[in-house]
Amino acid sequence: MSTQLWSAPYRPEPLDAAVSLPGSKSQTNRALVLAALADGPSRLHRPLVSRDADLMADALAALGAGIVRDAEHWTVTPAPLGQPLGAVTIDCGLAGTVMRFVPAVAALFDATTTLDGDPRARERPMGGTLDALRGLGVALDTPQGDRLPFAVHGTGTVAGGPLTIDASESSQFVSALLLVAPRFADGLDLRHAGERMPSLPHVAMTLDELRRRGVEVEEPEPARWIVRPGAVRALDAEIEPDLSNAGAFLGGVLVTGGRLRVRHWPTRTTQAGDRWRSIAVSFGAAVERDGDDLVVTATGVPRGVDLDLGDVGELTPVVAAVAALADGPSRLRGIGHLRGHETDRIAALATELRRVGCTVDEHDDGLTIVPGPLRSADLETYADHRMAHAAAVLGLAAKGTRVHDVETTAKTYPGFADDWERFAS
Ligand SMILES: O=C(O)C1=C[C@@H](OP(=O)(O)O)[C@@H](O)[C@H](O)C1
Ligand SMILES: C=C(OP(=O)(O)O)C(=O)O
Repeated sequence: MSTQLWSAPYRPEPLDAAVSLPGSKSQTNRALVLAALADGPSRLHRPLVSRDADLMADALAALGAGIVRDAEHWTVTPAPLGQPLGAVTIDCGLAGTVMRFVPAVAALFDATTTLDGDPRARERPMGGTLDALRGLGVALDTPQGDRLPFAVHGTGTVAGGPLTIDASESSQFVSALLLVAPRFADGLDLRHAGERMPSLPHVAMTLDELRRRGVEVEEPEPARWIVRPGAVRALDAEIEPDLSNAGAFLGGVLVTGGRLRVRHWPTRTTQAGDRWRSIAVSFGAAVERDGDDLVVTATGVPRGVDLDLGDVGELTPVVAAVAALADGPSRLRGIGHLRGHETDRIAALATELRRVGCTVDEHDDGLTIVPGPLRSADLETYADHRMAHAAAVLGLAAKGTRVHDVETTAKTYPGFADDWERFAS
């Protein structure tokens, strides 16, 4: 980890900027998993090239998938499920998609797959995935309890059938099972029973990606999904720009004022980041489409907001940074599960926003943020790409802000700091 401090650009005048974003992490990593389980070779056009996508590609390659990368495309040849693999080792880094999706994939292989990750990855919740695999009859070694590291003893087949899990801590427990379920002998009839179900758009993305590849999926009632067994059709898939990462730039223009054009904003998408269109309006901005692009115009004085972000928790750090610069208090709700993200984002945001002068109350389900007289600070990022985005937004308004380990943004956006400097200049 770099200990260098990055001087975040300060921008007291309104912006007039245009940005093009790298590909969606959530779509790239779903497309990789489905391509590895498909009935023929698939191509991904403009995939995200980042740490999380590399980790997913490497994990699937370790299980026998062929992945050939050139600048614009990745070609994926499926992994032969029947072939005995022996011992396989997977590095999950800090990627939730890898640590939750790959154990479910590994269960389909005749292999002992050992998974581990970064120090913080060993603290992230894994119980939903591990309980599900136990419920499906898959043997596990879990020396640390329901945390990484652990081993999955796959036999090459999973029967599937009815299963109930608790996905309160992460929607990725549900997505993992749905993605692999077409390759279970009997498919899957999955129910979630628990206090809350976060990040439903991410589950909608999983269903959409399955259907695009010919898999039959039904949602007969809320929190129940039925996946029929069958082939996953190979697909040449265009990866959309990452709208959650676009949020950093949208947050930026909300606090500087002026105009931002985000190029190639999809007209129909399941990405959680699409919620930015309404979040920007809640903060007082005007949002319109111009052909392929989204154009946001803002005054530079965001309004305080009261938002339930339970469906779109990953947007919280930047939303909180904008709220820190608003004209009044904000309440962010429905995001208790963020304590299990790259860091405990509720605690991390409270600490960092207090450093810049806010009064912050932590709640079980979120935060109250009361802006105060703004001061610059050296901001911590906790190995969390989105805490670095939040710090960059604060830096636009607080001259002299410096950010620890801005390179942590490589999780989903290598080159973020350079693009941000161009954006803010
Ligand atoms: O499936 C996915 O691609 C994701 C699901 C969400 O996870 P949680 O439900 O754990 O918040 C989201 O926050 C994460 O960034 C990506
Ligand atoms: C929660 C996030 O990531 P992960 O996929 O590692 O869970 C995120 O990107 O905000």
